[in-house]
Amino acid sequence: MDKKLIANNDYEKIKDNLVSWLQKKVKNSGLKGAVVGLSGGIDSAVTARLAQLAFGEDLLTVIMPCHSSSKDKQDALKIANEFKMPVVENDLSEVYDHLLDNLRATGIKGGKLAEANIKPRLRMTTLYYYAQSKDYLVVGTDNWSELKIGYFTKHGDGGIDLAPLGSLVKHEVKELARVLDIPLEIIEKKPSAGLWEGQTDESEMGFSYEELDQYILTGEAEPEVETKIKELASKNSHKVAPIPIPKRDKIL
Ligand SMILES: Nc1ncnc2c1ncn2[C@@H]1O[C@H](COP(=O)(O)OP(=O)(O)OC[C@H]2O[C@@H]([n+]3cccc(C(=O)O)c3)[C@H](O)[C@@H]2O)[C@@H](O)[C@H]1O
Ligand SMILES: Nc1ncnc2c1ncn2[C@@H]1O[C@H](COP(=O)(O)OP(=O)(O)OP(=O)(O)O)[C@@H](O)[C@H]1O
Ligand SMILES: [Mg+2]
Repeated sequence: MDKKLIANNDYEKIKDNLVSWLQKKVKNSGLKGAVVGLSGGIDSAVTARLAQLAFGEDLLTVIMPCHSSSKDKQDALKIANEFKMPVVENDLSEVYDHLLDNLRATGIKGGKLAEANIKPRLRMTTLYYYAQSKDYLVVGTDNWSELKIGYFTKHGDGGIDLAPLGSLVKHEVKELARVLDIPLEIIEKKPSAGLWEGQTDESEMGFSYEELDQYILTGEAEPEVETKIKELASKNSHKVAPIPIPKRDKIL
């Protein structure tokens, strides 16, 4: 990717603008803070740090392992400790197993994704418990790259109230992380949804964030990459569209 595309941005200004945007949105909602799921990855580290700058103590970060790697939990704790963020932990592994047993007992067996997508949906449920209890909004971590191709679980990590990173591509989130003093180890970690062992975003998507970001910002990509991106964007466009409702005059 042409690095000038992202290097020319003023990330201090972006940081200040996103902090103000969060404050305005939460104020307009009549609520007072933010709850953020902390995974040990860069997107949630950046989102939580922005929310901390916006709301101070009125932030809750939540670590929710669900058969996740212990390294992810260590990384999430590292972020919470480094910035002294309020943090709670809910291990969802047992709840997940119990729900899955119940679902399988009906005789309808889920495919790999049907089962894996339960994890982000349990996290969403957990975050809304805290949000409603504390008068906070659920602040999501989805960035423009993920939103463009629908690389998130509908009503899971996509089930949120605000998406402050939604106008930044992954490489811009990385640059923003630097001005927020996120540890380098987290910035350089391979992006992963952590839904199964060894999963990485880029291997599942079939192209790199570099290629995706370049296409989003310039419209340029190798033909086969462009085809894959367009297919995913089209297939998943329902995830960012309003819920279809039949027109009243067509059904009466
Ligand atoms: N045309 C249409 N109009 C309305 N709704 C439609 C639809 N087509 C499917 N649907 C619905 O959408 C469902 C499929 O969408 P969804 O449930 O999201 O499932 P799906 O897109 O298949 O899976 C989620 C993807 O996001 C990835 N992910 C998840 C979580 C986090 C991250 C990360 O980066 O951290 C990545 C995950 O690895 C996987 O590749 C269908 O079961 C159906 O209910
Ligand atoms: N174990 C977890 N505990 C708490 N929240 C989680 C956990 N796993 C995922 N999440 C939530 O789901 C979001 C989506 O995951 P995603 O992998 O896209 O972001 P990330 O882990 O922050 O960054 P990266 O994409 O680089 O891995 C996370 O940002 C976080 O809010
Ligand atoms: Mg991750």
